[in-house]
Amino acid sequence: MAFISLRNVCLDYPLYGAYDFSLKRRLIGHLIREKGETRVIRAVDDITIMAEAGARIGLAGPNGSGKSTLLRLIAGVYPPSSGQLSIRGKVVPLLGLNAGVNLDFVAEDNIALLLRISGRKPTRAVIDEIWAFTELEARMQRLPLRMFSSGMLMRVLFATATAFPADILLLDEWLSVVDEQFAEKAERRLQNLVSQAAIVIIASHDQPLLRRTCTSIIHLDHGRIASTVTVEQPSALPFELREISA
Ligand SMILES: Nc1ncnc2c1ncn2[C@@H]1O[C@H](COP(=O)(O)OP(=O)(O)OP(=O)(O)O)[C@@H](O)[C@H]1O
Repeated sequence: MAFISLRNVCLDYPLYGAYDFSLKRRLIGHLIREKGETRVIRAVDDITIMAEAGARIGLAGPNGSGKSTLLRLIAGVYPPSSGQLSIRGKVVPLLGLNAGVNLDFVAEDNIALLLRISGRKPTRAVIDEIWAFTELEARMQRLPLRMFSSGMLMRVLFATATAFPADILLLDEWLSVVDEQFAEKAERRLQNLVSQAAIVIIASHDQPLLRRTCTSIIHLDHGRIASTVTVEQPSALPFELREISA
């Protein structure tokens, strides 16, 4: 059974390049320890969240409040700086789609690579199914991704990321997917994935979208939970994931 447990989790980003690293400064720095010097940004601050199968959690909050970082923690992109994090279930993160991609590799090698990263076997049949979803010309499979337009690239990455069902689905904003015809198709595929997933977490600035799709909405502020709102009656309508961009 899928579950997510975060107990007092914090994540600090190191602040590279934000200081004066000159030789003089370093030598003096050894002699004079400056008090209160911060070398990190605490992006997630003492977060405790428990979620079981059936949970549909919305993450809301202003720019920089820690929504994306929290999703990346749950996806395992970053380890927590402190606190305990425990996840059970296959996580499919639809965050920045091009993580793990090498633009110099041909399209089908990238698909195989992404499948391996997510623990799937890249069989010919699986790659062909993914390629068919993109509706791109067959010859393009053997071209480096560097030669693809941004819309074409998005098709390949989206088709690959959504090829398998998830126990835990993480969505960071709705992906602005190219032309209308593909956007509709992508939305149907995503709705299918959402309805099959045991736990879904969506970070968004679109409050109506969160109220339509979530059982609870967590409001973040400066990396902390400012409030948690239980949504009374999640809509009986199918998920409508089209989102107004921030
Ligand atoms: N790679 C990074 N290195 C250093 N600091 C970062 C990094 N990524 C994010 N931050 C900082 O962490 C904090 C939280 O950022 P995060 O992207 O998680 O916020 P967000 O709520 O998703 O914002 P938005 O709504 O704008 O997408 C911000 O202060 C941001 O400047």
